[in-house]
Amino acid sequence: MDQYVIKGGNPLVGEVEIGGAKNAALAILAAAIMTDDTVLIENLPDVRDINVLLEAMQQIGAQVDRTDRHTVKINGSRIGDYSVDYEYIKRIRASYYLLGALLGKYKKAEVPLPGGCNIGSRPIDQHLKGFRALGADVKIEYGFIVAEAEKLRGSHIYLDVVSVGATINIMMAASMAEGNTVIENAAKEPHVVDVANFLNSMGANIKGAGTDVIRIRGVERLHATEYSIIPDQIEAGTFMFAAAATRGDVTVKNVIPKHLEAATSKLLEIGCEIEELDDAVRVVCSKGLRSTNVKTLPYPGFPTDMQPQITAALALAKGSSIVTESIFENRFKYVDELARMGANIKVEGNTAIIEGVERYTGAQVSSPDLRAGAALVIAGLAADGITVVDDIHFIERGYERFDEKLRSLGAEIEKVEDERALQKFRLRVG
Ligand SMILES: CC(=O)N[C@H]1[C@@H](OP(=O)(O)OP(=O)(O)OC[C@H]2O[C@@H](n3ccc(=O)[nH]c3=O)[C@H](O)[C@@H]2O)O[C@H](CO)[C@@H](O)[C@@H]1O
Ligand SMILES: C=C(OP(=O)(O)O)C(=O)O
Repeated sequence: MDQYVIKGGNPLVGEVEIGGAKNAALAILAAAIMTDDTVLIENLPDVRDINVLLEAMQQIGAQVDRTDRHTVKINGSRIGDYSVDYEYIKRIRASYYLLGALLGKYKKAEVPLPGGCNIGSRPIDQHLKGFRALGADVKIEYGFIVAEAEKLRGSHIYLDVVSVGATINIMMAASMAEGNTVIENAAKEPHVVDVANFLNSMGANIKGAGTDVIRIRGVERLHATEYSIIPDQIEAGTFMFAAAATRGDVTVKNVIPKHLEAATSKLLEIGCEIEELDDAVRVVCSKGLRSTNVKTLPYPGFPTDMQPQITAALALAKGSSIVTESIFENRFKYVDELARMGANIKVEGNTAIIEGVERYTGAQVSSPDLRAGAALVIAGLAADGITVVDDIHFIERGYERFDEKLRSLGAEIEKVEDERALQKFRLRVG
């Protein structure tokens, strides 16, 4: 099993290029099969979740032509199967987007209940409520969600919780329904806007994405497009909090600074300096960090997908910080691993109470999920001594060439495959 081995203590310094947003890309890839024309998608991140979704799309008959690591051409004209294999679905959450896409185009979809990170109970009742409101008959049978309709008809849908997945899924299906749909209490995340822009570039008629009311006028068909995915705000935030934890000076390039405001506000509060450029943000954290409080919320609030990474930095801040996780109930599993590195964090329900410590010390730790794994890497980069992070397949779900990008910022980190490689690293770094 691959591991990351890290010799901590080097401040991260330099520039790092941020890739396309995984969570936008997953939905956009699924939506690409909604036309029979060929769609070209650029700035695709080369990460495991994307590759699994592309395989699932090929399994149902989509033609996928990866022209390079970050560009793909998709043609959905030969899709002959509306039932997606459990083999793919259990490995990723976003497989549920194939439901909205297939239902919109073919009025029929069978997709197993999705997997993804084990960060809470993750119901999909709001997705199904939306599909039913559009006129689909939706059943759960033998572990599959089966959705069918003679016709989809526009409807007025109020989401009981702000859900990124439900907003996007309903938006996709409604794009090819008859008549008008209104989604109220919609999610406003940048990737919701990106998916709406993508669908509109294929001829959909979606207005209001980025606000909490989205209006969709259904169209009969969608057509070819060429589209470039927005930068990944979570990957960018991860490098920014890594800069803070290591007292570094990092410029994240190819970002949309507006999407990073929750992160930059917190970095300013804890004593870092921020310089915002047109498509880059520089984070300088030369002094000791100060404590602060954080509560995760839907966009524009602080993202739950950045909660573990800021916690890893706050564990090194002077004083007490409180981090409240209000989206997923099981997203503090990494705290025990941070404790093994010397962090002083107590979890009570959905709150982590952090007493800052002077330093982490290296240890062997295990990633419980994607962002938690990234947080453990951040702690390892800041720690005295050597840290070994196990179960990095979770990290590889969402970070492209993570070790390589960190090395370009001066980190001593390597991906190792076996005990021999680990020993070699230890001997080399001393
Ligand atoms: C592939 C992808 O894009 N994943 C992201 C997406 O997940 P995902 O789309 O699964 O998350 P949601 O925004 O749907 O979940 C938000 C909250 O709503 C609840 N809920 C959601 C749907 C539903 O039908 N019923 C319900 O109760 C969830 O349990 C959670 O408490 O948004 C999350 C919140 O920003 C991110 O952490 C994930 O990285
Ligand atoms: C939780 C995440 O992904 P998923 O919803 O696919 O599990 C994430 O991207 O942090």
